[in-house]
Order: sequence, then structure tokens, then C-alpha cells
Amino acid sequence: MPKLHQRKYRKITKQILKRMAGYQQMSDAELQHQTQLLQRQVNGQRRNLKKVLPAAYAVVCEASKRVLGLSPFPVQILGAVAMEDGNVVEMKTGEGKTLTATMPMYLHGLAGRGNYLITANEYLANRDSETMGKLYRWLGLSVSSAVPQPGQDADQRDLAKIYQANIVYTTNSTLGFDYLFDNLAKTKEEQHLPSFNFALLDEADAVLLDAAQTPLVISGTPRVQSNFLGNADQVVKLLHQDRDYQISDDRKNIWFTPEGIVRMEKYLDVDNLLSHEWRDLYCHLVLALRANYLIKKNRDYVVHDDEVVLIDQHNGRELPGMKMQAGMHQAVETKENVSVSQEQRAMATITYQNLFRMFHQLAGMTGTAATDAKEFLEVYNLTVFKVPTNKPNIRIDLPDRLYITNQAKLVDSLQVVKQAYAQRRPILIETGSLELSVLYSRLLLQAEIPHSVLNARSEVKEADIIRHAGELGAVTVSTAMAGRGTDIRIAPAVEKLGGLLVLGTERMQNKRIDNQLRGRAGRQGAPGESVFYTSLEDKIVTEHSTRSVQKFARQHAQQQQQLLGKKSRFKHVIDRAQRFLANQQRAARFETLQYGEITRLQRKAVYLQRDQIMTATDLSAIIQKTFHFVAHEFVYHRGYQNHGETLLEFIYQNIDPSYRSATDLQLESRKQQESRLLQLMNDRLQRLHEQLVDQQQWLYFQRVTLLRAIDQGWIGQVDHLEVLMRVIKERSIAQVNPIYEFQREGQKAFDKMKTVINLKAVQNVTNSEVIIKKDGKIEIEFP
Ligand SMILES: Nc1ncnc2c1ncn2[C@@H]1O[C@H](COP(=O)(O)OP(=O)(O)OP(=O)(O)O)[C@@H](O)[C@H]1O
Repeated sequence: MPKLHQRKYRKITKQILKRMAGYQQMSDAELQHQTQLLQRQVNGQRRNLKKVLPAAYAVVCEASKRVLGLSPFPVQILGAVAMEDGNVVEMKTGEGKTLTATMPMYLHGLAGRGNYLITANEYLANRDSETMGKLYRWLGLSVSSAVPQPGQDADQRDLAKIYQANIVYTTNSTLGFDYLFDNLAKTKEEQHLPSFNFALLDEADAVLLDAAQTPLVISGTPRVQSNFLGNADQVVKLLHQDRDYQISDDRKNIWFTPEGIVRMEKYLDVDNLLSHEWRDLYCHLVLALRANYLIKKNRDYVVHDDEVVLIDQHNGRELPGMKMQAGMHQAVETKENVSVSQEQRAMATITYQNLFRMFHQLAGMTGTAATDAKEFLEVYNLTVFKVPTNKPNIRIDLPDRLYITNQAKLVDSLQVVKQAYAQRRPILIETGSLELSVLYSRLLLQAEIPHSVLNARSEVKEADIIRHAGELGAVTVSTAMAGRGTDIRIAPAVEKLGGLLVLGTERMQNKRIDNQLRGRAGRQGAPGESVFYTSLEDKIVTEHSTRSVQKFARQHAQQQQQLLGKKSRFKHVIDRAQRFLANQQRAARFETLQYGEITRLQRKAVYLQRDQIMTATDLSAIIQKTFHFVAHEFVYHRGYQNHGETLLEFIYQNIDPSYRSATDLQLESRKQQESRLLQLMNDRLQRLHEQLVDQQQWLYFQRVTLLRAIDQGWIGQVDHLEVLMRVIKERSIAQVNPIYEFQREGQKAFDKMKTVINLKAVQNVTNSEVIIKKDGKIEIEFP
């Protein structure tokens, strides 16, 4: 659908402002009654929403004044109008996105359920569903937060109630996991998610871009432990870089050289390590290689009490309980010689791209989107619309200070802190990692400057500290991601000192995060200042710039002065490194998208079948089809060709363990064998049917046994695809088209899965034991 023009948005905004005058005259009760009137006009049809938009937005604006004491600015209304037209709306930090969001959320809430506001973290989902919830509730719509309340576990949530609401505040991972769990349910009653109508994504770029590289994975039953772990680790430790393996410049990829392969074949005494026979061993060698040479202790993980604990790359926090997927965690445990934990099988996965593309309508808001406009359009069909600030931005963004070494940079930046502190001007020091924030805090202690450090373990505490960061004399040290979404207000006395000063101790992974940090100062037209202190030893430079830059840094490590001057060859070194990294990340997302597409199609087919079984009122046709498939498959493919399995064995294993036969089944013709199998299956089915005379019970039994078969097959397939993807990606250096290979192999596995599911269904349907309990409920013991 072609998007409306900017002028049009302004025109609609004017209409809304005009309508507000009418609503101003109404009593509270009359205003509240508007919701019902609007709902009647919408009549549950999303296509009617556009028509009522001006009225609905005007109602929200007037109600907001009365309930929250906030009257939305015209630029906020403009932003809300653009959101409804499939845009990622760029509104600078502090412009009031939380309030802006209430307009489209209310509008969609008028049509019913299935409308989500995706916030950046759980704290914000709870906070905003509370504060903005007052407004929706006042107007007669229901609202909930899907994330656990503080102190609550995820499985203690009342999902039925949460997803009953018109408007749900949540996070991307909560939504994703709930969706995946919903599709592991046994009955319709256990499914809670309404259809995906509308999602408004706060910090859309963080959700759709930064988080989109890694798919969500639900892990379940343990995978059989491999005994290759130890061997692989030992062998890989004997290898030499460049001779036996190579590492890419960005240190993200690593691969064996042909010489390395030959060497390992010798050590392990195997022929042709790359052949199908040694696939599992090779997989473990690849894992061990990454574990030993790419994944670093004290950067990616720490070792505590015989346990490998991962570290969050963004804020340096420990992530207890989190595990790397697909055997990687076990490889690192083996490297560190700690006890190897059980590896969990992947049970369900989805990429964020696919999760959000399932929505009928998407919109986003963020402080910084323009940099990635093209990708938003290509992947999500979202355009970027920039909303002007309510008041002109008068924050001063100073040019970077660039040094050769970290030390020189930190020493100089400390002078700025001292100066601000002497003036009692609040200063917010933003670091790229927890490590650095601890270091900086130590420097401040030495200089006897009292300060707060945001390394609190909870989002609530962070919000509390950051809220005070704009007060007279406040010195706050924070990691880049901490305290997001919390407003920093400044007093008039601080305005006179030039407002809040934001000092970045390094430039971050990308420009967007840099800008978010600057945006903590100078909100809503207030004065403020920002400056970054950078060096050639910063992470972004060491990891993502050319070798010549790194060489220069090493050679001049003694120099303390700043690298000034417009002509300096290093003037753009950080911008370039950021761009380089951004390109790489974009490529990685594109790759995730392509692999994810193949999984998506399979998932869609399986979930569709689950749905059909869950809603069907008669399952006999499906069961008969399954019986025929299995009988035919055995007689024409399995029994004769593959396994030489006898018919008797097959019956014992899959249909009836107590089967006694007087005849020699081998002598029967294929046709006879097939009909004998069918007859046996139906006999067993009949036996169960006689036990379950109640129609509801009978239907329930068939449904549960069939669903279980699907899940058994599909979960195996999900796990298989995960492993397959890893193997293919690792091999991809030498391959022409890994995606094509994934597709081909994935399809083959999918076909195999269908056979597995059919067979499991026969086993479950013919071989389960049923106990009818006093209350009429039935318990099924599966074979
Ligand atoms: N129309 C308004 N009138 C008065 N105050 C407002 C209005 N809209 C928002 N605010 C206030 O502005 C502050 C910033 O709002 P909010 O936190 O939603 O900004 P934001 O755009 O989400 O910023 P960030 O990007 O940092 O999350 C809040 O204190 C909010 O109450």
C-alpha cells in the first residue's frame, strides 16, 4: 500500500487538534462513553480503524490531559498519525514516545485483542502498562503487562488474563517465547495468544536490528552427550594459527586449512575427516576450534565454581543460567576443564524477523532510525518518518577527542569530570562495558569525587539512579545500555550551568547508540552538552579497523597527546570502524533471515496441521490416512528394502506388543501384509474406542495422541535444523551456496520427519494405555 505523504499527516493532525476542542466541552462520563461509540463504528473490523482515527486520537489526547495531566504536543500527534501508516517514527529522545504510543494503541484496542507494545525491557513494560494503563482503563479498554512482575517467575503469570486484554505491553523475547510455547499446547484452552494484529515497537531499531541476529530458542529435553568433546578439544589445542587454521580479520570466523585437516586426520587416525562418516566428530572439532581460539575467557565468559558463566556483550553483566546453543557451551566447558553440563535440545525456534512479519500491521518508534531506513523497508515494509522536535534542540555536541592510548584518554577525561564537579554541574559518564565503568569509578574514588555507579543488577534500581543523574553536583557512571527509557530531568539551577554534560568514554558499536547517549542531555529543548573521549585502543577500533591503524597504535603507544587536527589520517577512524561493523551486522541479519525463511515455511506447515487437529471435531479421517501411509510405507519401502525388518517385528514394536500369530507372516504377499497391518491397527483402535465411549473423551484421546506425534517429530526436526545450520555455516567458506544446501538438506529431513510423525502417531494411537479418572478426565500413558 502506498504510504501517505507528509503533508497528509499534517492535515490529519490538524483535524485531530480541531476535534479536541469539541471533546473539551464534554463531561468525563461523556468522554469515556466515546470508546463505546467508536467501538460500534469499528465493529471489530480492523479496516474501519482508519476512518475513526481522528476521533479516536482526539479522545486520547483529551483523556490524557484529564487522567495523566499531559496534553500531547502537536508533534506527538503527528508522530502517532505516521505510526498508523506503517512507519518507524523517529522522535528524538525525551520527546515523549511513551505518551505518543497511547494513540495508536488505543485505536487498535478498539478493534479487539492482539495489540502489542513492544518495549525495550521488562521494567519498562511493567512501568508503562501501569502509568499509561490508567489512561486506557479510564477510557474503558483493558491493558496488561505480559512480562513477569518483579519477584514473579514467568510460569506464574496468568496468561489467559494477560492476553485477554485489548492492549498488551511486553518485550520482544517474552512475546516470542509465549508464541512458541503456545504452539506446544495440547488443547485450544491452553493456547492464549490472540492473533497478531498490531505491534508497535519502541526502540524499533534495537528490536528489529540489534536483536535480530540471533533467533529465539526454547530448549527442552537433553541431547545425548557426545564422547567426542574431549578428543576434539585435545586435538585442536595442538594446532597452530595460520598453518592449521585461520581467523578472519574481524575475529568472528575461524576455519581449518587443508593442512590442518590432514594433521587432524593423522592425530585422530581417521580417513577423510570431511566424509559423512565423521560428520559428528568434525562438528565437534569445529566447536572446539571456536571455543579455544575465538571465545575468550573474561570477555565472553567467566569461570565460577566449576561453571562457565556467560557475559552480556553490551553491559558486561553476568548471565547466570544462559547457555550457548548447539554444543558450543559444552565445548567451552571442555576447554576450561570444568564439568560438562547437559546439552539441551532445541525444541522450538523463531527469528525476530519472522515473529514480527506475522503481524497484520507493524509500526515503530525510536530516537534514531534514519541510518537503517533501507533495511526497515526491505525486510518489514516500514518507512522511516522523522518528526521534528517540540522545541528546538540546543544541546551542544562537541567533536570527539581522540588519543592514541586508553590511558591518556582517561586521564584527560578525568579533568573534565573534576571541572564539572567543581561547578556542581551534573555529569553522566557513559562507558562501553561494565569493566570500564568499574575502572572509571576507581579513578573517581582516587580523585575523591563522590558518584553513583549504575551496575545495579536490576532495571528498577538503574532507573532510580538515572532519574537523579541531572541533579546539582551529581556524578554518575553508567554502561551504555543501563537505565534506558528513564527520563533525566534537570532543575533551573542546572540549566544555568549549561545543563547535563554527557561524557562518553568511548564511541559505541554504532552511531545509533552514540546518539542515544548524547540524547540523555538536552531533552525537551533544555540546554546540555555531549562529548566522546576516544582512543585507538577502544574496542570498536581494535576490532574493526585496519591493521595499519593498529600498527600505528602499537608503535606510538608512548605518546600521550591528543591526535588533533583536521588533516589527521585518523579523523574518521571510528566512523569507518562503525560503518564496517554495521555492514557486517547487516549481512549477518540477512543471513539469519534467509536461513530463518526455510525454517519458517516448515514451522508454518507444522503449526497449521496442529491447529487443524486442535480444532477438528472428527479425527477419524486423519487417523485412517496415517494408518494407510504407515502400512504402505512399511510394506513397500521399509520392511523389504531398508531394514529387512520382519512384519512380526514391526507389529511388536509399533502396534501390538502382545501380538501372537499362528501364520507365517513372511509368506504373505505385500498386498496381504498391508491389509493385515491395517486390520491390526484398526482392531487396536477399536479396543480403545470401546473404552472411551464418551464422544468428547474419544476426541480428546485422538487429538492428544496425534499432537504428541507431531511434536515428537517436529522437535526432533527443529533440533536437527539447528545442528544442520551450524555445520553448513561452518563449511560455508568453501561452498558456493550454503543457503541452497540448507534448503535441500532441510527439505530432505522434513520429509523424513513426516514419516517419523506418522509412525509415532500409529504407535500413540494403537499402543497407549488409557485410565479414566473419577472426574471423567482421562490420563494417557504413551508407549
Ligand atoms: N505532552 C507532554 N507534555 C508534558 N510532558 C510530556 C509530554 N509528553 C511527554 N512528556 C514527558 O517527557 C518526558 C520524556 O518522555 P519519554 O520518556 O516518553 O520520552 P522518550 O521519547 O521515550 O525518551 P527516550 O528515548 O529517552 O526513552 C517524560 O517525563 C514525560 O512525562
